[in-house]
Amino acid sequence: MKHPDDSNNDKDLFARLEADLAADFGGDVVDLDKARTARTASADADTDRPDSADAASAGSHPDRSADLGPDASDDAKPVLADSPAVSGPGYLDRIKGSKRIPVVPVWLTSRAEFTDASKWIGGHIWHTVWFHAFRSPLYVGKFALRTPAGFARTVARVLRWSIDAEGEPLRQAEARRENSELYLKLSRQRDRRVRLRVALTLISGLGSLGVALYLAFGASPLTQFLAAMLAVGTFGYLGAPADAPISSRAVVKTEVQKLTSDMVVKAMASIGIGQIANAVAKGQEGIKFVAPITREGPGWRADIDLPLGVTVADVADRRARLASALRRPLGCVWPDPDPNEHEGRLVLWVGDRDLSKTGAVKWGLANAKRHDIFARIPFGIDPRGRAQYVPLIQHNVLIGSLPGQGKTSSIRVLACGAAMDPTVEMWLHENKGTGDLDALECISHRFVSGIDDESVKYAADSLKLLRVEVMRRAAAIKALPRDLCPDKRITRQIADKKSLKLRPLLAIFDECQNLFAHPEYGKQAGEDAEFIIKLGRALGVILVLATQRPDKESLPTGISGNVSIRFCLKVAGQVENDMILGTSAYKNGVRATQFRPEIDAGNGYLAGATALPVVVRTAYLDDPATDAIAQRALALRKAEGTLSGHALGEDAERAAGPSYDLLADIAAVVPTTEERVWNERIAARLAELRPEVYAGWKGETVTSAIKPYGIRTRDIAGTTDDGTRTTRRGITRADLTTAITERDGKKGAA
Ligand SMILES: Nc1ncnc2c1ncn2[C@@H]1O[C@H](COP(=O)(O)OP(=O)(O)OP(=O)(O)O)[C@@H](O)[C@H]1O
Repeated sequence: MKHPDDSNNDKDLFARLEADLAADFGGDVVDLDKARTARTASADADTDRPDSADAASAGSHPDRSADLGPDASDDAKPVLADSPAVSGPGYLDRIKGSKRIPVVPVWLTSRAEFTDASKWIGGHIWHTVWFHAFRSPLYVGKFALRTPAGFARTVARVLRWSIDAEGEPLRQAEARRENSELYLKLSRQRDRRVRLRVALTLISGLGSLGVALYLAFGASPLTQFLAAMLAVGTFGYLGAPADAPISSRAVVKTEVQKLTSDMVVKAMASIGIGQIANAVAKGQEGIKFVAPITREGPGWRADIDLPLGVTVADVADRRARLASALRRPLGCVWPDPDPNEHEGRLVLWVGDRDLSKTGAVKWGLANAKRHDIFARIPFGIDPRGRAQYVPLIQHNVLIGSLPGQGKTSSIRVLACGAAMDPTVEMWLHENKGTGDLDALECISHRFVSGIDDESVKYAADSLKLLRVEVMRRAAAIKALPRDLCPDKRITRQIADKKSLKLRPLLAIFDECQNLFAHPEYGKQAGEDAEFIIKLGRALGVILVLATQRPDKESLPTGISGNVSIRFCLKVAGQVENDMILGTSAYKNGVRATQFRPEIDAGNGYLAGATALPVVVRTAYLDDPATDAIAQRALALRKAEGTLSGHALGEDAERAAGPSYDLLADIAAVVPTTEERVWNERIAARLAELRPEVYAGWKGETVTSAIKPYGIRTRDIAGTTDDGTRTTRRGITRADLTTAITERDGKKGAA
């Protein structure tokens, strides 16, 4: 049966077909009337068939049109995808989706890689020269000791040559064979040679003796010295035993075998993936190399298509077996996904050296005089030795791992990077109590180190203050003229205007599990942190959180779900992995569980800073290095007059927060007689009271600002300025009074 709308659908369909046919046949004119007649006839005929209705509707449904072949006008049945009539994406679509290989090799275009390689070569040459120069007295001694032997060998060789000793075995052989003719020929040749050679030897011997006597008794001391050196050098060299060269090796090269496709196929077949093993057993390859194995950085790169149904995660799961099969240390073997391709595309990178054996990575800013936080902070290197960076502006960072795997070290790197920009306000909280960030206390606006309740409360208070600060900034940014702040976010230009008080603010909470899991302050701290993470990014407030217990209690999901940059060092399992790196990270093969305890301290997956999650070995700053950087940062801040708060020894509570008391200000604008008041009215009155602080506040701003103090916002009936009765969000004066009393009581108790 035909649907009433079918006539319209038919028109659409024919319009589409008209376009398709025109495209397919180079714009040849088709008689549409004939086509319509044909289709009507066929549709009528189809009514007898049980599936005709479905077929017709499929043909008329706009979404199905893609399944129709060019001749679908005759019969609107779905066409199978493998029908020759369905050709798939056209040439243009395919080349649009293809990846272009860079014309100039990456190492030539990457200044960093080129500089790095040049540094290595320069360092290698310098080391070799210095190594041998240092040992030169030893080499002279060895030469001198070997000189007599060298002299004796030389004399023996000359004597053997002059008596034609090398022809003796041949003459003997001919004598034994009694070949007298040839023997006589050889003997005559020997006599001629010996006569000439003995004469030459005598002449040159006498000459040499004369030269030696002259050098010994007639030459200047310099000539004697040079001649002696030449003689010692030559005879010492000739006197060296074959197995004991004069010099030792300045560098021991780690010869690593070239990675061949054969090795990769064999290795992949032995890691317990059935499809590959079976294919290889049948003499096939099992995997497909989509590009030749190439040298990339200090290692080899193989781009591989895994068998159907096998994912990169399956290989990542078996990384240790793969390393064993390739006969390489675990830290050399890195199976990674290629997110620009399908789930079965594996990028296998096999390094020449184990990442954990790289030693302490030197920090890119170790000798810098200053840094701009709007540029990325050097963070470490990837297994291929390329520098990796973390952008802080517009971001928040979450770091997690088991204890002792390098969280604090990575935090130090970020803190020091930010410290090198004197405009950054540093709020540092280290709730482990080991003083890992103490070196930076001298430049901090707020600072705490401790695991006791008071220290945790200090950190919780910081989050409360930050929440208010975020709201202040939001209003301040909103009020800025559009030409100064077109994107409604902080820029270098805005941050540099001291009067705006919008400089970048870095707040670090190390061991934040002790804060978020705290029975008294944890819940509110979690809510505040979530609020800051969601809103603070564009406003120059950067939150960096590190935890050794990534679970729901210690790390609210609102936080883990909203951070933009994640760094995960060794963790125990999938749950912790995904808490830090984001949902499905483990499933996608991004697994920080693969790192080894202690050995891989400092190695982790960095996600969000680059298009793909990447393994990074962080730079390492020990205490003296951190101290030196902190002192440089202090000098910069002193010079620019940007030290504030704790660093100036100001009262922490006052220094930390805004210089106004929000609750007192609300109490001032809401008279005691006014039992209920709308938040929008409070906002307007606050703006009048202190325009420099509250300008731009709205009812919602007030709602968020009072929430940390436990004041409930409720629906309140009232009358608008134009006399209309309505209900809006507001508070009661009683709630305000209670909040003030509670707060002041706590302050008194402390
Ligand atoms: N990037 C690195 N390079 C080399 N070694 C490192 C690196 N990072 C950490 N380590 C080593 O790991 C040790 C522990 O590091 P760190 O104190 O940062 O770990 P943590 O995860 O903060 O520990 P905890 O959870 O106990 O606070 C360091 O003392 C150092 O020896």
